[in-house]
Amino acid sequence: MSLTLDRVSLMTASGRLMLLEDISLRLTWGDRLGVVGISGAGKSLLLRLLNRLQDPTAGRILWRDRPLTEIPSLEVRREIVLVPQESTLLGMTVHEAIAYPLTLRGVGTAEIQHRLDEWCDRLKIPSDWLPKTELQLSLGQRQWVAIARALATQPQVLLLDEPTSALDVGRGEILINLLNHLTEERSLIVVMANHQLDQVRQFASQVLHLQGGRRVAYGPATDVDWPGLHDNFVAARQRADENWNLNP
Ligand SMILES: Nc1ncnc2c1ncn2[C@@H]1O[C@H](COP(=O)(O)OP(=O)(O)OP(=O)(O)O)[C@@H](O)[C@H]1O
Repeated sequence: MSLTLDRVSLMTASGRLMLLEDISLRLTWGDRLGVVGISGAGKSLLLRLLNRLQDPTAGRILWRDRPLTEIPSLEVRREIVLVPQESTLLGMTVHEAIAYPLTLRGVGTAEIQHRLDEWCDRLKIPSDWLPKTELQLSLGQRQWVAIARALATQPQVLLLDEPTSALDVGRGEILINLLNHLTEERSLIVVMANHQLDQVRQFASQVLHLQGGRRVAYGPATDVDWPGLHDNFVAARQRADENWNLNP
């Protein structure tokens, strides 16, 4: 069982700009891929391709040895679940938001309650959040509920786009520990885009470093030169800021 990117590229609709270029990688059960790169590197676009919100303009993505483009999008999204950077509860309460995707999947009432209890417990979601709507939650709390909603669907691949960006350090640690535990406990692949290198270091079994849509490095996390990567980020951010100042 694997998720494979085979020389995947993505161009803008005009065909003028290459957004992702020639990305290859292979993930199997238990893998935890950290996708790193400065802002604009292509991390979110990569997650969108994996969730079939967009299709590559060149190359192939294979899920369980089938081209993703040949699997109906709804089927893909039942197995490969994306938690976007800014999640919404679509006007529902926390309770409804977690239960709704399960109802759509035909999960029975007792099982829905069981999963709600399980994920609220594992993610330490207090019961007084359950009747609240997103207007009564902070950005970080909303992000947290979106993660619970995704996990309750029992995905086979979980795609997280900057899941800890609005969370305090404690919640970030709970999430990383939980993900590490889950990938060992059940058949799960996790792909997480994250700016925060210290968190990626605690989480990832593999690391993909993107810069300007290109793969700078990809391999086991144990091979990563973390201080070197940090310095690379600082330099890349400085170059991006200088460009920004020259071309405001
Ligand atoms: N539909 C589009 N048309 C043209 N350019 C796009 C499109 N979508 C994204 N881009 C550009 O592609 C680049 C990569 O965007 P992406 O959102 O994947 O970056 P990112 O690494 O996730 O950044 P961040 O960390 O800020 O979320 C950016 O320069 C963005 O402006």
